[in-house]
Amino acid sequence: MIAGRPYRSRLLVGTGKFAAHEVMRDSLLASGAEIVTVALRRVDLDRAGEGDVLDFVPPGMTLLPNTSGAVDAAEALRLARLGRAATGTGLVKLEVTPDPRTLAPDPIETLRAAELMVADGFTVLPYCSADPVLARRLEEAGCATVMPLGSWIGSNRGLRTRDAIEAIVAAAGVPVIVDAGLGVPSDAAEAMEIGAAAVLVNTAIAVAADPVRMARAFALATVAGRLGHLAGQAGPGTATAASASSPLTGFLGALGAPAKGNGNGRGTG
Ligand SMILES: CC(=O)[C@@H](O)[C@H](O)COP(=O)(O)O
Repeated sequence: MIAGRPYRSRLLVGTGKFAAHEVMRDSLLASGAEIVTVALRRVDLDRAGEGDVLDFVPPGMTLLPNTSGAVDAAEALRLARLGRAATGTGLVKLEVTPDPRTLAPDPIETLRAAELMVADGFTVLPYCSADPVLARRLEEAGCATVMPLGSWIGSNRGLRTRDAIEAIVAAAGVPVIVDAGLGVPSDAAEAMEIGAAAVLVNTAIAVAADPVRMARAFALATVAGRLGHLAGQAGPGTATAASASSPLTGFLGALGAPAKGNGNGRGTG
């Protein structure tokens, strides 16, 4: 549920780095995603040319323009306004990433931009550091979600921020969407298992040898992780002892069959 609108899919996808627009379109379809993010810098805003990335976004998908490339709040707001004028959507994925090496979100400019955009009527989904205090401030500023990073954009390094994301999830009153760095489907499952409302994946799908199949894999992993979360996971046991999962196997020994295993008569696992 984002800004009062329900979605069935908990996987959001990006449109960068695909080898061809056709591969991107087929991958978006395979992902089952309903929300697709597009960098406003890549969009032909006056829609003059043919073969623009937007022409390959399947009909019916919700477009989430992003301010990728913005280095401060003013630039992000300018891009968002251009995007709204061109696409007609008030949704915006806010990204302010002044550091070209890490593409780390600037927390101060991100919060400033969020305040300006909310005041300007946007529905703001901010890409942000995995920082519980910042997440709270963004929520208080009126953002519709928070989107903490799993690891650096495009790094495929997985959920390096797991503990911080658990803290954000525990306190958040808006959906927490883990964005960036999820490299394999099990990363998406892990994010969902710890209570994320959704995940956003781009690079891992786009650069896979078979992007269409990878998109499907992420879709299934996202569902699996969500189900695991809802099912109520048992916590981990101790590192130094097993806990037999088939305690009745000792029963066979009592009937005369040779008892196998650890000799405690309570089964082998
Ligand atoms: C596409 C987008 O909005 C970015 O935040 C980012 O590209 C997503 O991260 P990955 O590319 O690492 O999946």
